Amino acid sequence: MAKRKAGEGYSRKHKVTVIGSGNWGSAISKIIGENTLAHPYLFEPEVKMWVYEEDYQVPSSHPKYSPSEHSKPQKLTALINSLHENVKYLPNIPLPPNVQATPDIRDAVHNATILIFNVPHQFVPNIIRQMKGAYLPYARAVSCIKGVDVSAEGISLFSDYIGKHLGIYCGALSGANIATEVAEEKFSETTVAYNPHGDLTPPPEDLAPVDHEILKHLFHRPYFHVRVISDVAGVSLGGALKNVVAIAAGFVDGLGWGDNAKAAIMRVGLMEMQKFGTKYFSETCRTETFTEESCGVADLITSCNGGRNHRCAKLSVEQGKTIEEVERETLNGQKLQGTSTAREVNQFLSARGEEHEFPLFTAVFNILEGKAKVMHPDFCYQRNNTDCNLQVEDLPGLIERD
Ligand SMILES: NC(=O)C1=CN([C@@H]2O[C@H](COP(=O)(O)OP(=O)(O)OC[C@H]3O[C@@H](n4cnc5c(N)ncnc54)[C@H](O)[C@@H]3O)[C@@H](O)[C@H]2O)C=CC1
Ligand SMILES: O=C(CO)COP(=O)(O)O
Repeated sequence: MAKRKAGEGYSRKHKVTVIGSGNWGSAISKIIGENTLAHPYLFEPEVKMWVYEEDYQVPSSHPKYSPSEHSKPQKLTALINSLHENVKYLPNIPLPPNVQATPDIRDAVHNATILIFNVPHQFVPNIIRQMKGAYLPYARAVSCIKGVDVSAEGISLFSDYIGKHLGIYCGALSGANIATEVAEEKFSETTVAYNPHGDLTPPPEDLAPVDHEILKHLFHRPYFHVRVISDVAGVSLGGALKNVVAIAAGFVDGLGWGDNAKAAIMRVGLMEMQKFGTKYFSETCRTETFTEESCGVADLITSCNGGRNHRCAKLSVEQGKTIEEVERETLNGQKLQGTSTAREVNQFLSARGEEHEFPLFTAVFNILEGKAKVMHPDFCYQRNNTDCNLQVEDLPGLIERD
C-alpha cells in the first residue's frame, strides 16, 4: 500500500505563529515562511510573527532607506512588514512576504494551530500571561528557547513551563544554529524533540495531529537539516547549559590561552551538561542526546567559537568590563542567555548543596558575581604558586579563589 503523505485526508491546514522576532526568532520565521509556501497541502501560507514593539531608526546606510519615509524612528512591526526585513535584529536578510509581523500577542496566537516560542527565556512568563484565553486549546507548541526555569519548586524546562501554563503540549528545537549563519543559508543541522503525552485536547477531525513528519516539513530546509527525536529534556538542556560553558570558553579566549585550553573547557562542560541532565531529569533525559545530536556537542562547539555568550565573555576579559556592560554596548538589544542561566543553575544547585559537583558551572557563576577572578595567564604559570597552576578539573583552573 502506498504511504500516505503527511496531512493527506485532512481538509484543514495548520496555521503557524512564531512568538518572538529577535535574531533567532526572525531566522526561524524565515524558515517557517519558506516551508509553509513549500508545503501548501499542510500549512496556511501566512505566518504571523509576534514582535515586542519598539521604535527603530533605519540607518541611512540601509539600501532601502528613503529620507522622506525613514528620517525618524518608526514602529519595528511597520518596518518589518514594509521592508520584509527585521532591520534591527536580523539586518540584510530578506524575510518571505508571507511572514507578517504583529505587536499584538493575542492577535498573533488567535487561530494558530502550531505555536513556535522563540524569545529570550526571561520574557516567557509575561508573554504566557498575556496569551491566556486567546489561543486554541488543541494548539501544539515547539520551544526554540535556550534556558531553564528555576523557581521555589525546582528546575523545569521551558517546553514544560509553556505546556503546563497553557495546558497544551510543547516540544523543543535546539541545535548548532548561529542565527545569522542559518539566515544566510549556510548549512546547519538541528534537533527537534516532540513526545506528546498526558491529557491533551485532541485536534478536530479535519486537522492532522502534529507529529514528527509534520514538524520535519515545518523546519527542514536544504540548508537546515532536521532530525526529530523524542528526548525533549536532552534537547532543551543541551541548548540551555552550553551557554554557561560558552562563557567559560570566552574567558579562556580572552586570556589568550589557546585552543587546547578551550577544548579542555568544552570537555569538562560537556560532562557537566550530561551529568546535570541525567541527575536531575533522570526519567526522561538520554545521555546519548548530548553526544549524538546537534543540540549537544555540536551546539557546544559552535557556541564556544561563534556565539554571543562566548564573544561577550571574551571581550569582557580583553576590555576589563563586566559581561553585562559588553552585552549592552555591543549587542544592539540582543540578549545573552548564559549569564542568567549560570545564575539560575547555581540557585538550583546551591539550594541542594551540590555546587561542588559542577565546578565549571559554579566557577562561571562565581566569576559573574565577582566572587572569583578570571586569572591572567602569566600569573597562572608561576610554578611555585600551586593555587594558580592550570588545573583543568578545578574550575578548570581559570580562577583564583577569593
Ligand atoms: N541568536 C542565535 O544565534 C540563537 C538564539 N537562540 C535562542 O533563541 C532565543 C531567542 O533569542 P533571539 O531570537 O536570538 O533574541 P535576541 O537576543 O536576538 O533579541 C532579543 C529579543 O527580545 C525582545 N525583547 C526585548 N524586551 C522584551 C520584553 N520585555 N518582552 C518580550 N520580548 C522582549 C526583543 O524585541 C528581541 O526580539 C534565546 O533563548 C536564544 O538563546 C537559539 C539559537 C541561536
Ligand atoms: O545558541 C546559539 C547557537 O546554537 C547561539 O548562542 P549565543 O546566544 O551565545 O549566540
